[in-house]
Amino acid sequence: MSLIVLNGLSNLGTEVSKRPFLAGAVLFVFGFAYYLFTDFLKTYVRRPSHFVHKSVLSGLFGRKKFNAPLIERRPGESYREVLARGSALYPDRPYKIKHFPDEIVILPHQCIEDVRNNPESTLSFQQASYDFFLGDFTGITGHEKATALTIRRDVGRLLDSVYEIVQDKALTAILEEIGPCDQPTEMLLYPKVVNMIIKISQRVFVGEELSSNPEWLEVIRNCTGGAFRAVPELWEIHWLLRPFVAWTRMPMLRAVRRHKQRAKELLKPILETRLENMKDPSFKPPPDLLQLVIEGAPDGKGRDLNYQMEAQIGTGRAALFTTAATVYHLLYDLCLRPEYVEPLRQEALEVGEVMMTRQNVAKLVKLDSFIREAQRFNKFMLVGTIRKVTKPLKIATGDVLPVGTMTGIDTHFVHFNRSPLQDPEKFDGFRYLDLRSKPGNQAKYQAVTSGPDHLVFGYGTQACPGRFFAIHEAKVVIARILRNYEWKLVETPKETSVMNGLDGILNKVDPSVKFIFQKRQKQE
Ligand code: HEM
Repeated sequence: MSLIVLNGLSNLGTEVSKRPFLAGAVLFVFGFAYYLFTDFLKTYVRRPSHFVHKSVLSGLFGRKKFNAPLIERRPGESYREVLARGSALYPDRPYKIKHFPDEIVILPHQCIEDVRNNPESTLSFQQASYDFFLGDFTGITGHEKATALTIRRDVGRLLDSVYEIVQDKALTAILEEIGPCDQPTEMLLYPKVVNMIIKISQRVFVGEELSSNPEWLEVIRNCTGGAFRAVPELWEIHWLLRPFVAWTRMPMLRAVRRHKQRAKELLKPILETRLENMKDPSFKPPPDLLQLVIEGAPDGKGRDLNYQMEAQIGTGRAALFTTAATVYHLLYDLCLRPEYVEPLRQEALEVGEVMMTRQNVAKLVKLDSFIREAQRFNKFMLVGTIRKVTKPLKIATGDVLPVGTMTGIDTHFVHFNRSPLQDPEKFDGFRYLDLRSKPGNQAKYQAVTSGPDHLVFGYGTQACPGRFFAIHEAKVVIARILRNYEWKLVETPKETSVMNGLDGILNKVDPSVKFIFQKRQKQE
């Protein structure tokens, strides 16, 4: 057989050498095939090496599944209703819902300590979100373990050195985006809040020069937006066809690759200058994420351009729309509940025109309480604390979850049905202020405090490491807006939350809400 093939090839070789046109055609065909093949391969993002191996066989034949009741989605039913039905039927035992990537096991509340106590190596957030957000194609949370560790360990510390920077940048970003508004000014607020947050956070992540470059901001915005936009579309495609659809029908993913390339070009001189400056023993590195990654990544990887670029894009992705959507819903919530505006404004005015340090921001206790309560009502995902089982795991109900099981907790059920709060269904913006005023409670119930009854930032060892930064940023922005502007909605709101829309179990922001802003007549 091999002899026949060899013979055939050598005959073709002789033919080709006799006819130059044929030779050209063969070269073109092979070259084009090679181009297509390498272009196709670019569709795949490199899977982090420490992730559980994904086999084609398990795709074809399925893997061992956890045995629990399945709550089928009825025609026309939303996942909000599916979960309400499931959690009412099985409040104390696990049940399953059908949702990408396959099935999600909804754990009952008594398993929350399993979520808290199990580390990334047993019950992995990174691997769950990588699968859920199709990291193979979108790159979402496909970061190195080390990057998450660096952020977890150092971003809190970084905050202590960047108060002035956050304040200055917030001031200019708000003015640039919302504008002076001497007259009532109608605007679509969401893109403006995204721009504000991107300007502030990128100033802290990459420093003055790069964060002032509109092209860099565009790159960060598009890498985040493009990747997330692709997710619900790819969910609908059969897994065998998905690589081809991602390759041929997803211009936003192609754009993400282009933007990453551009990000590298823009980052290169900044990183090189920083590394060069660091050779001087008297050089004082500025407080930014770039420096944290240079110093914090193991084996000097933070000095590598590709590693830095991935770390910056990954962090930007985790930080951008989450914080922007939070600030946006807070401004919307204040329109829905105008009785909170004056007390919050008074508090911001009493703190005065001072540097927003940790101590001064800590004085905004009413705002902190309002933010925590508003976040309890505004969800990013109906199913929170998503995790993937990476070692067989016995949970509080006595069940054993097999490797590969995707788990999560029904956030609404936890925040409302199993809540220890009084009248949890009622929005009470200052309820945490009251709770904190009780002896021994001063440090509890803060917006950044996650707990078994408050899953806004997840829970346990894998809870959001950026929450201290996000809440600080949100408070600085909201306090400044309260001091300087009046605002209202153009139309009577139809929704109790501006994040009520759904893509599967993902909540969506409604960017189409129009606001009217006007400069506040200062009386103080
Ligand atoms: C209001 C804004 C934010 C919200 C609501 C939010 C929410 C979350 C949630 C729910 C998780 C999953 C935790 C779990 O399941 O236990 C998470 C993880 C994460 N967040 Fe945030 N986040 C916000 C802002 C930020 C910011 C500003 C940063 C970066 C400075 C950040 C960095 C991260 C990272 C790196 C992870 C992954 C942690 C890991 O892989 O172990 N987040 N976030």
